[in-house]
Amino acid sequence: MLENINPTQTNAWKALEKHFEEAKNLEMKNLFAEDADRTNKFSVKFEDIFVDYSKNIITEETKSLLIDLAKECGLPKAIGSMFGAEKINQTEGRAVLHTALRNRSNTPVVLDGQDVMPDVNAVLEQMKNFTEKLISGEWKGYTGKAITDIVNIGIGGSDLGPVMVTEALKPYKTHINAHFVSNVDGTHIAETLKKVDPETTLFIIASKTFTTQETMTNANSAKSWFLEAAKDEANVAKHFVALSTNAKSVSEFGIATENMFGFWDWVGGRYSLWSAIGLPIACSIGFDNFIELLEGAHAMDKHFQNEELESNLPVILAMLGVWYNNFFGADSHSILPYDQYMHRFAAYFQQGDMESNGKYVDRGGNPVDYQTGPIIWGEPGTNGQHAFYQLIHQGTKLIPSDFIAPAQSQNPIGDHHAKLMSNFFAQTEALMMGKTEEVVVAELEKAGKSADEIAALKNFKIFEGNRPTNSILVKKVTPFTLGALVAMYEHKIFVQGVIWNIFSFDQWGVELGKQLANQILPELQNDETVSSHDASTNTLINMFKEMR
Ligand SMILES: O=P(O)(O)OC[C@H]1O[C@@H](O)[C@H](O)[C@@H](O)[C@@H]1O
Repeated sequence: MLENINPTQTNAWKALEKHFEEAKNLEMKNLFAEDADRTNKFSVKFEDIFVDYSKNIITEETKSLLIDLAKECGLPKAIGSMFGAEKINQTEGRAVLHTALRNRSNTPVVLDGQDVMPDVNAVLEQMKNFTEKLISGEWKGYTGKAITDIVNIGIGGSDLGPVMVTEALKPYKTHINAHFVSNVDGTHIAETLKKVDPETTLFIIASKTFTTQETMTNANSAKSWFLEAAKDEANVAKHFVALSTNAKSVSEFGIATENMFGFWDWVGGRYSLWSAIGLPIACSIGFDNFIELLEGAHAMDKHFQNEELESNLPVILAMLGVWYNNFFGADSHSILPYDQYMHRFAAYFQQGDMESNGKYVDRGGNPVDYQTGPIIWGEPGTNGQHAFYQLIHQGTKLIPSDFIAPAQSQNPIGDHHAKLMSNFFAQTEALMMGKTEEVVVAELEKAGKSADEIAALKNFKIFEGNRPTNSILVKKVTPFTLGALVAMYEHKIFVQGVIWNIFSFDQWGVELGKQLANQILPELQNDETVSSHDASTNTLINMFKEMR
């Protein structure tokens, strides 16, 4: 079990507070000037991933105190507890075993006296058979035609992972086209159905609980649309499969048990792309590539489990995050992939991180008196540069950022990649080095500006610099590397949850809105004036009724 340790009461935290009083004035460029070996000291190479974290406001002392904090907060034991199948998702009484889904060494993972690996392997085998039949065209639709399109209907963890990965690995795409419907807004399903043909489309209904309002609504609409063409209910079996832990509701929906791909309550929704929820990924990039994705994640799992904390990637990234979040007061963290295919990566980790660590109650059940999970955001470079980087460079907020880029492009056209990468390198350099008054004035003089003009302009053109970044350079975004990257961020989130003394694997905070929506829905189904809510909500509902 995870211990209940208030991080702010540890010796390491107190030492960090003291250390921060000096460290907050450190200038990274001076640290580089003083130590030629800095990048060597503050970087890790793992497989085809190179993480340079030297552009952070840290010294060796900072790092060592952060590692002390991790130890004092019981991190090594917590890692053992997660991999050891202890029920560390305490508020739901569940183990946290997404690592078993990609346990390619197939060593037993024993939960409640039973090895879960035979079940994991059986579902993988089922996924393999299905994927191969679908891709080869052996699986036929109700008119005897092969399937060309899949539509995944799911939301949150049953959508974001598969979307992110199928986009990131598009260069590995088979001929199967993958579509994703998540939003209950009828537009999402309507626009998707315009693109597909009922004879050649397979719907994947993805829902861990099989009760989620959005997914069930979209699934029923898809079924009605399909039956308008296919008529006979018996045809549903050829065009609908389910990914779920809830066999009963799946069969009530009309999907045959043999077309259900199961997983277990020890797989959290936002950690489920490695499970049956990954079926659309396997259909989209082929089963062998899906296995490569699992292999990459497994390699990172082993690194996380076995590597010393000092050179352990998820631990380092997590502790740097704690440093900025809790000592510098940074309230957000941006993820900036310089890879167009990774355009949903930040969105994916918005759920991964914010649903895991957006909590104010500690493991003892009491409100925390320190900051927990940051706001996660980001867009691909270079688009972000022309949009929000202004604030990262010259805003009043400190925004630690992860820059991610592949050395090899999947589309080496002309000098596109060199240009992209020149921006990747330039941005982190600019964020650290800034631009001094001296340089600004010299540039303005060179441009022929008068002394008055220079005085009026110069402050706007100065960059303070000293803005921290991590650079994550990968050889190429392959299934293996992407798997490792995703697992790296997953474990980073876990480490931070351990430090912040919160439960990272539940999500009670999403329930209240769902409950209220369920109360409001019937009120929208008649024309009566509503008065049961607060004045604002009543007015809005009544206005809606008038306007519709
Ligand atoms: O897969 P399900 O059961 O339909 O749930 C989808 C999502 O539902 C949301 O309510 C949860 O916050 C997410 O964690 C979850 O991924």
